Amino acid sequence: MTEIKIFSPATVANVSCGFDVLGFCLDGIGDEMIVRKTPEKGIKITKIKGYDLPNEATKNVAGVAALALIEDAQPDCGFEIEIYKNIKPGSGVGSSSASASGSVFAINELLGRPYSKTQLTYFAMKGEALASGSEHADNIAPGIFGGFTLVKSTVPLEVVELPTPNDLFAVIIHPQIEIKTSEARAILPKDIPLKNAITQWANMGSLVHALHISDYQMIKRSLIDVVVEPYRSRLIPHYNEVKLAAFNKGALGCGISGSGPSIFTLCQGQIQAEQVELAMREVYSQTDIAFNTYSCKINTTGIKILATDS
Ligand SMILES: Nc1ncnc2c1ncn2[C@@H]1O[C@H](COP(=O)(O)OP(=O)(O)OP(=O)(O)O)[C@@H](O)[C@H]1O
Ligand SMILES: N[C@@H](CCO)C(=O)O
Repeated sequence: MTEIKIFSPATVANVSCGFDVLGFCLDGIGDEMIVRKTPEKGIKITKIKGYDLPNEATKNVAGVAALALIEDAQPDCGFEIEIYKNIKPGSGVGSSSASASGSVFAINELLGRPYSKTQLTYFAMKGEALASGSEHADNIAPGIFGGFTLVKSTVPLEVVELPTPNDLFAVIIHPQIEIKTSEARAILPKDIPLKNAITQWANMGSLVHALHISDYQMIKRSLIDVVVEPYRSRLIPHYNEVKLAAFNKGALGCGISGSGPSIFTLCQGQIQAEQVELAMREVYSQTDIAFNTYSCKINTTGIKILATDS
């Protein structure tokens, strides 16, 4: 195989109580990438469609992740990458991590799959660090593994795959303002009160348990963030109104997707998701802020191969 086309999905990081460690994968929204082997060694980004992003390999997260992989693999060829972006950079649904994960996933396939999903997560993390200024894998792991993932540690890297209850749907609303992850991280306090830490890790533990036993009401009681949301929600106009509207329609939870500005909700069933989506839309419809929404099932398979040349 010398060429591969893949779909790299959008993801939701943090999931309220799991800052920097929890994430899940969205269905139907993501970037496409074509990666092909070249006789010249190294990484070249030959095309970027959709958004204006650097095409120098060392300045694009897809290139940085790919360089980390080939530095380790030392293949006797190089790779060129085409990126067809659908996920707006800085939207909060893992735009940068979709590119970083997609490039290493595709190169791994072209090399005959020498690396595990955890090793791919490690290389992709190097790319993500370029975008956000920190090596975290909570967007990358769900893109590569699919479903819900827990990054137990980054050094050494350990990813835990969590189960996805069947009837779980996500709704995303994206107000069209840009929040850079690096800036949204800079406003967070370095230390947190012990009582908040206790609340947060209790919710995190019960959310993980609830996912295992498909207990939707326990999911609802666990999707609470007392650590990050109080600071970041101020960056998102009408955040509290959107949240109230979602809860009024029965949403299981509503929080900031990654570092924002997108807001996610988790719902039980498609009908509830549709009602929640309408209610969230209603809030921004009454403002002059442009927005878009979508709802989907949780994607349990992650990055998908769309085509290969053999
Ligand atoms: N291939 C790429 N795709 C997206 N962003 C990229 C890429 N290469 C470099 N970047 C840079 O990364 C930054 C966007 O990353 P950022 O982490 O802020 O957004 P995000 O990935 O959408 O957010 P989040 O991680 O919260 O979901 C922008 O400055 C952008 O120029
Ligand atoms: N956990 C990260 C996700 C965005 O990259 C954050 O919230 O800053």
